[in-house]
Amino acid sequence: MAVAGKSRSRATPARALGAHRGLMTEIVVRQLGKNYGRVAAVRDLSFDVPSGQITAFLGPNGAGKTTTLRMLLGLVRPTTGEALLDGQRYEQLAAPQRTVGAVLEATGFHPGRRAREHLRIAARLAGVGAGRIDVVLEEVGLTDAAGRRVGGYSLGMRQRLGLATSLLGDPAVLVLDEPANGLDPAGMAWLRALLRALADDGRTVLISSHVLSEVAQTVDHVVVVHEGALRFDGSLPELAEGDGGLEAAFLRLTGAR
Ligand SMILES: Nc1ncnc2c1ncn2[C@@H]1O[C@H](COP(=O)(O)OP(=O)(O)OP(=O)(O)O)[C@@H](O)[C@H]1O
Repeated sequence: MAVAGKSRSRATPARALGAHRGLMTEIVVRQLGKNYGRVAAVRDLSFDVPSGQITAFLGPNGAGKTTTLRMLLGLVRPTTGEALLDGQRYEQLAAPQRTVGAVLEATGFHPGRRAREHLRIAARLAGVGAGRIDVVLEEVGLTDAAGRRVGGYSLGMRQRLGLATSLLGDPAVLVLDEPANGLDPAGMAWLRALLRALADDGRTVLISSHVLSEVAQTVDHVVVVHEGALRFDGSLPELAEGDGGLEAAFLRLTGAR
């Protein structure tokens, strides 16, 4: 698989998260399919997500992205095929929290709970030491807001708290559904630097989006789906080849004019 040249922004190093443990945990999706009644949400989907890179999982609304991520995380049973982490299905993993951290939606927080309290509960449930809480708060820039109730958080702050929660187990794989949602330009730049540092540490980073321009500056590898099926799997420069550049290519692949 071709790999795009990386723009290495190291403004926000992930060193505080601890060096990766030398794991080369990749995501492998093979002939994955999911039917909801007559709706084929995902159809015969196969692709790999390599470690040490940031991969964008792109497609318009309803393309099947969330369904695919939910199958990868053991939340939905595939109709056909499989999605593997480190060669195993999610439910087979011996230490799921240390293997994969995920943010599927940043809205599920108890509004009356303070961020630190939320992380304390999440750490206990995940079997992670409380020492990680300050590390991840620092990493996502929420240290000063950790004592505030989450109900008063902006969407961008909730995204950061979701990310902090996903990092508690210092996972080798990160799966983020629309992580740029709610972030202002400074927040986007911060997220880009954080994801780059995590990938440079050898982690596997998969982010979904329905807006190519949101992730074009961030990613190395691109997987495009439309109507549940694979439309492109390659590097960002490969996607940009042809008339009109990136945005035109994305629109062509996803059936828009
Ligand atoms: N639980 C469900 N029951 C029935 N249909 C579903 C269910 N979940 C998803 N679908 C359908 O499957 C298709 C794919 O949905 P999915 O949420 O995976 O798309 P998506 O690419 O994540 O979209 P978005 O960008 O809008 O989040 C859609 O047609 C959706 O209506």
